[in-house]
Order: sequence, then C-alpha cells, then structure tokens
Amino acid sequence: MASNSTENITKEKQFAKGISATEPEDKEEKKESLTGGPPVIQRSGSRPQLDLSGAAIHGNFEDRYPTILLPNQSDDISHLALDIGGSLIKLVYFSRHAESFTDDYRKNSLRKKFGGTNGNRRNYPILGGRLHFVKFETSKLNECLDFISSKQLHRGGVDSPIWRGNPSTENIVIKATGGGAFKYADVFRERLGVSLEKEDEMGSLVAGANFLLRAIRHEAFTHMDGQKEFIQIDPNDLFPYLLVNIGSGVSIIKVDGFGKFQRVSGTNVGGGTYWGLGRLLTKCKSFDELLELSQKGDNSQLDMLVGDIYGGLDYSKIGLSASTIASSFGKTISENKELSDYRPEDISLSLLRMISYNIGQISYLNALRYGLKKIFFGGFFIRGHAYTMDTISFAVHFWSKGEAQAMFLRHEGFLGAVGAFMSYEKHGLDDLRAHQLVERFPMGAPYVGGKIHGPPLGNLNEKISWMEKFVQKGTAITAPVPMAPPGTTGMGGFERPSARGNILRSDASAALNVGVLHLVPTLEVFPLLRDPKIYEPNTIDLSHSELEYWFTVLSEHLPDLVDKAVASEGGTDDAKRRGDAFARAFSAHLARLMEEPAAYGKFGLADLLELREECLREFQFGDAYITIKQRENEASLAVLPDLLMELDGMNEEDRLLALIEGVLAANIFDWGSRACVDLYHKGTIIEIYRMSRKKMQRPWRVDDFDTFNKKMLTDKRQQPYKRALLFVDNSGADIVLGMLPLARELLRHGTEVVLVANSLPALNDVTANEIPGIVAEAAKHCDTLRRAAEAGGLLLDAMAGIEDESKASTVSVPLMVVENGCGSPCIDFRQVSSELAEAAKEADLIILEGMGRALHTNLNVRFKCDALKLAMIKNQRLAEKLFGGNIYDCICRFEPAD
Ligand SMILES: Nc1ncnc2c1ncn2[C@@H]1O[C@H](COP(=O)(O)OP(=O)(O)O)[C@@H](O)[C@H]1O
Ligand SMILES: CC(C)(COP(=O)(O)O)[C@@H](O)C(=O)NCCC(=O)O
Ligand SMILES: [Mn+2]
Repeated sequence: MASNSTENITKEKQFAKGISATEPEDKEEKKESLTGGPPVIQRSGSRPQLDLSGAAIHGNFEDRYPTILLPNQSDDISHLALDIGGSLIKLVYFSRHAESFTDDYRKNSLRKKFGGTNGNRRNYPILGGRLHFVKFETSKLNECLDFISSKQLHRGGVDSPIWRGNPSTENIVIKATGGGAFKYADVFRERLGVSLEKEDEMGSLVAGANFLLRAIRHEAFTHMDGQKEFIQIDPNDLFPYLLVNIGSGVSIIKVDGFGKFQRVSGTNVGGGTYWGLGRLLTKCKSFDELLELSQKGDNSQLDMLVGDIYGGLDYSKIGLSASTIASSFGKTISENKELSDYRPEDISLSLLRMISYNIGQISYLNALRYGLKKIFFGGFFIRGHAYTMDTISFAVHFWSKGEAQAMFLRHEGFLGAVGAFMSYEKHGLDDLRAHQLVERFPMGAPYVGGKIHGPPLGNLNEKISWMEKFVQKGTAITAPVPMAPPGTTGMGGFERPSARGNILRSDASAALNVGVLHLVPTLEVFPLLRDPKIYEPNTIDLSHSELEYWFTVLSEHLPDLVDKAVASEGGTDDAKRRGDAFARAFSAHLARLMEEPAAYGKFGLADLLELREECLREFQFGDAYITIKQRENEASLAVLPDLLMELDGMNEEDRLLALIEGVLAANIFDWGSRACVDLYHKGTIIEIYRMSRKKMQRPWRVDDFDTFNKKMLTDKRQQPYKRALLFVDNSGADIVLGMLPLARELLRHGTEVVLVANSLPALNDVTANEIPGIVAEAAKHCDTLRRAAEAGGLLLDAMAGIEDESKASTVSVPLMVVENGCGSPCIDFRQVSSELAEAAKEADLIILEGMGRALHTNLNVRFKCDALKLAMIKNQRLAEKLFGGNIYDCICRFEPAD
C-alpha cells in the first residue's frame, strides 16, 4: 500500500469533506485542486454543471473558505423564491457547491468505456444542490429580510461563486407569490435592492403540489385515528384531484393537469380564523401556544353534543352518537357563564375542532360536486398536528361514507413557495424525478424543550456551540415532533385528544416534518431491478416491534463510534468537540424517531444507518474508520500471496467453494456489529480470519452453492458470464481476502468484473476511490489482476517496469471500479450513480455482499439477471428473525434470472 495509501487517505478525507456539509455555509476548502494539489474527487452525484473554465481562487489562499471566481459563468439563475402570505412568509432556497472539475484516472477510463452520458435529456443543465425550506411570521418581515441578507440568498448565497464577481444587486429579480409579493414589493427593493416578480398564487400552489406529489417519495399520507400512513402516488395517475390549501383563508382548487386548474371554492373560515379568534378568546401569545393548549382541552365544556339534547342518548336513527357535536360552542348559550369561566384549553379545542371539521366537510362537498376521490390538504394551519388531520379526515370519511380520501402533504405550507421556485425555468427542476432527490435531516435549527432558540443554525461552529450549551445545561434535546394522536369515537363524534402530557414541538424552520432536499441530477434507478415500481429496499419493516431494538443497538454503539471518529481526526480538542456534538445530534434524532417513527417520512433500517453516517458528515467526520481500514488492508495484503498460492493449488470446483467460503468468512470484519467488535479484542485480524474460515461448515444457513457452481462450471468452453457486478462491502480481509480473489476467478473465466463500492465512507466499508490503491498492491502478486486492472484503466502505468513476457500477451478482460452513489452500509437501488447504471447495462451477474446490502436491504429483491447474495449474519436477532438461525450463520443465496 505504502505510497498509494497515504495519497488515498488524503484524497479520501478531502473527498468526504467536500460533501460533508449539510448547510451551504459548511463547505470545505477547494483550493488544493485549483492550485494543482492532489485531485479532489467529488461524489459524482452532486457534480454541478457550471462553467468552471478560468476558475480561480479569489481572495486569500489561507482562507478557510476561499471564494472562487467563475468568470465564465454567465448563468443568472436566482436561488430563492418566496410566498408571502397573510400569516407566514415561506422561503424556498437553493444552495449548491462550487466544486472543482479535476478528475481522476479511474473516472476518465470509465468514461471511455461506458461513454459519458448521465441520463439528462435537457438542453440546459440542471444543477446539483440542496433545496431548503424556511418560514417566518409575516409580522416579522424584518427577521426574514435579515435572514435573506445574512445568507445573501438574493444573490445566490454567501458562498455563491457568481455574486462576488458582481456585487451589484441591480437587475436581481426574485420570484414571489402570495399577497405580500404586492404589498411588500417596495420594502424588498429598499432593503435588498431586488425586485419581486409576481407569480400567481393559485398557479404556484398547484405547481408546487404537482411537483411535490410527483417527485418526492412519500410526500402524501393519510391520517386516521392517530395513524399516519404514507401513500405511494403513481406520477402517471395523479389527476384529477382536489387541492385544499388551508392558510389564513382556504382555497379549494380542482386540479386536472399541469397548469390546468380552477379555484372552485373556498372559505373565509380558515387558519387565520382559528388563530385570530383563539387569540382573542384565550390571550395566547403564539399560534403554537394555542395549539398546545388544545391538547389539554375538553370540547364538551363548550360544544353542545347530541347527548346534551337527547338526554345522554344517541340519535341512532340518523346515525349520530351522543358524543357527536350538534352545535359548536352551543353549550355556552344555556349556561350563565362569562368567558373567564371557561378554560382556555377547552376553548382552543372547540375552536380547532369546529374549523377543521368545517373545512373537511366543505372540501368533501366540493369533491362530490366534481366527482373527485382524492383530496390533498396543504397550508400551515395543519402544521403536522394530529388532531387537526384526524378531524379533517374524519369529516371527509364520514360524509363520503368512505368513498373519498383526505391526504396530507409533508411540505404542507410550502406549496406556493415551491411553485414559485419552479417557475424559474432555467432550473429545469420540474423535470426532476424521485430518484434524483435525496432528503436529509440536518440539525438545522436550535430547539430545546419544544421551543425554537434563534434562527436556523448557519455553520458548523454555531451548531457545535449550540449543542454544547445545552449539554452543559443538561437539557434534553429532541428534534420537534407532531403531537400525540387524539382519541376519536365513531359516528361523527370526537372525544378530546388523549392528553399524554406531550408538549407541542416547535416547528422551527424546516424541521417539522420536512428535511433539506438534495438534488442529485445524476442519480438513476438501477436498470437491472426486475420490478422497480414495487421496489422496497428494506427487508424488515421498522415501524413495528423492531424499532425499539434497532434504536437500542445504535444507541449502545454510539460511544465506540465517537471514539473512533475522534481518533480518526487525531484526537484533537476540536475533534472531541465535534464528536460530542455528533453524539448529541444523533441521539436527538433517535429520540425524535422514538416518539414519532414517521417524523421523517417512511423510515427503514437502511435510512437509520444512513442517518448516522450523514450525522457524522454533518459534523465533518470524513472517515471515522480510516485508521482501522488502513491497518486491516495492510495486514490482509500481507497474507494475500499465500492465499492465492493455496487457491491455485486446488482443482476448479474446490477452488470456487473455497472462494465463496472465503468471502463469507471475511465478512466477519464488520465494525458496525457489536458482537464482532467484542470479538476483535480476542485476536489479531489474521487470527480471527483463520478462526472464521475454520468454522465454516456446510450446509450454510442458506446454501445455494451447488446451483451457482453448476452455472459456473458446466460448460467449460463457454464463458459463464459476460460481466459481473460485485457489490463489495468492508475494507481489509473482506475486500482483500474475500472479494478480490473471487473477482480474479471470474476474470479467469473470461468475465469482465466491475467492483461496485461506496461513493462515501460508511463504517469500515471500502470506498470506490480506495480500491485502485488496494488493487495495485494486490496486482504486485498476481498477473491476472494486474492485466485486468490495467485493461480496466485502474492502474496508471502497470506495465512500466514489468519485464516478463505477459507484457506482450493478449489483452485481458477488464477489472473496473465504479462508485455506487451511496454513503451508507446499505444500498437503495432506486438511487444509484450514473456510472453504476451504465456499467449495469451489460451485466449478467450481480453479487451482493454483506449484511447491509444483501440482508438488511435487497434480500427479497429480484433482478433481471442472475444474482448471488453472500453474507455472514453478525447479529443474533436478525439471524433468528430472517432465517431461524444463529449469529455467524452464513447466507449464500443464488437466484437465477429465470
Ligand atoms: N407559527 C405560526 N404563526 C402563525 N400562524 C401559524 C403558525 N404556524 C401555523 N400557523 C397557521 O397557519 C396559518 C397560515 O398558513 P399559511 O399556509 O402560511 O397561509 P398564508 O399564506 O395565508 O400565510 C395561520 O393562519 C395559522 O393558522
Ligand atoms: C451496519 C451493518 C449492516 C454492516 O454490516 P456489513 O454490511 O458490513 O456486513 C451491520 O454491522 C449491522 O447491522 N450492525 C448492527 C447490528 C449489531 O450491532 O449487531
Ligand atoms: Mn459493511
């Protein structure tokens, strides 16, 4: 490894840092690549398509965040859109990386092999970056202007490569919708020097809803009796639908297609009514306070129920139970009481119930009027509040006798702002598909005790300081969650919400139930999925009993992970601070999910494992296991020649078995498994590897080796496979002693081999840009690997200095490496890199290795070609649950294409 490995680490760290930030401000230095230092390899997924010719550092090279000037970038795309409503201002803004365009040898040679397509069909480029969602109260317009100004959003963001070249705000036009686009146009001109270009409000709501419903997976959900269920919308079967936007007032819009809609109705009894009347009647100081009060309320103190009129009886003849509300607030007329005699809690609940139910009912009548079955509700009145959604759903369900369905949107109040954003034609965002959008949940704003503390957190240091402040105070940090579900009764009646004493969490900026949307235009659906429409990566449904177990596993693993992460960055005070903040942040996410499993949309184990990696990246840990990975690579490479010699002494059939056994045995090196980490205290890497091999006993828990063997060896004259994609897992023994020798065997059979590895580090997984270094070392001991690696463009000058006759011999089938587009121990085949999608086109064998990729995800997924799934199960519970087996059992599942 020697010389190569050092360079790899440097590269790797830079690589990870380059994309580690989840806020635009957190971006890392780019200077080395621009000043001729080692290339910074970027995740291809977020490669922007700016004109970088003539790019140069603008400012001081010593700056931590040097500005980059792009003289030839003429694009004047704005990055901000606004919806200025009667109650709230909604902002959608875009941030992007000004990444370097340096490239590496591996990518260049791949491009030659597979061509340079990335699947974009547009005649103008769309940019990779992030969409953020933020809101302010309209009465606090100044705060909003300060926020825009501090982040320079009107000029494309503080880090924008464009605006620093042209500091004037003249001619900057920002798309805006809502009445405030008219009312406050002058204020924006005076304060920011920008003009607002007005977009029609209804058109924006519809454009936003159409985009979100088609592009975001699990955007829509139902909410009945406290149960949230995500709905998979078929993008080709969306229209017609009824859109009900509950803002200050309510708009009811019939939507028939893109740009085809009609505002068919509305009501002036809306969100403003609840908040306005509630404020007068209860003296609450904020909307959230009013909503929170309702949780402890009992509406029967003010509402006249059927039972009040019928002497406690149901009016069953027309289907009304005694608890049905006959007249909202009706009870107050027969009592000789003053306003002050009523509890604010009860008033708030009666009001909330009255308004929600009324809107649900009017919506249903309009759906009936136009024969529509789907009703989507948006607007910030809903505020992810369980009781509100249940009441609306109940009204729709009750009056339609179950024929119509109320659905809610996760980006509820941002429809108009998203629509206005979409109207910047040059973004081309309306063309984005679900697989090009990745949602992340960074620690975006400081919350504690359910209250927002200050504006969304800007940079890493602010985030860490905030975490520290509350760590010192010993205050529990939990990200915000919607409230507990209410209790409902049948037949049109509602009981008061089950008051579990939960506080209403703050919905500070974006973090109520939406995250930051990463736009990754180069991601694609894996073309070899047999049925992409029904693809579900997660094997186990986390929403039930499994949830608690996995949360415990991950919480218990946290101290060890923090140790490794801090050590990976030299154990400095800065690393310790970040490590601590990482642990707090990840625990806060876990706590939030424990309280509300659907808080981040549909969430499986793969998402949970990825969230952990994202959190590390958020606190700028580029590669927590780098030292371990290196040490294990070196130890394994040292014994590789002996292993290869041993294998070469065997006959073909024994060798194939030994190779598969070797892959399974070496998969024991998994620093994400508690049991394995405990094991590592008991011996050296090589000792553990030997022990693991010795314990291999067939039949394995799932053992399809014989079928695979038959397919490989039956016809000796024929090449069994043309191209195999090997999805590799861990560093060290796993790749060096397991997957590489298997790759070598396939190459000997004339099969082209593509090693598919992570784009970003995750646990001790090997990454795509680490592999060429490893292969180069291995190739020193093996001609097959050397020639194949050279043919695949992995070795820069493999032939140089090699004197044997093989130099002149025939060209080998190639060994290639592609990145998978992921930074997780699992893989979601709906979102893979374009280079993997391209490589897959000619593949007829897939080998998925490891627990993350072959068991937690994809175990039950079928492919269009033959698939071999290989893993050692390093978790007792999983072994029992999936296979009725035990920890360290092995899985060798072969699934022929037909
Ligand atoms: N923090 C908040 N402050 C004020 N109103 C809020 C808040 N959160 C939710 N709401 C509710 O959302 C409504 C505004 O919804 P929104 O969709 O933003 O409409 P608009 O565009 O009319 O401002 C308010 O009338 C109120 O009922
Ligand atoms: C994160 C992992 C999926 C990685 O496994 P791999 O894909 O490397 O085989 C696995 O280590 C895991 O599920 N760990 C948590 C369970 C445990 O500690 O037992
Ligand atoms: Mn792994």
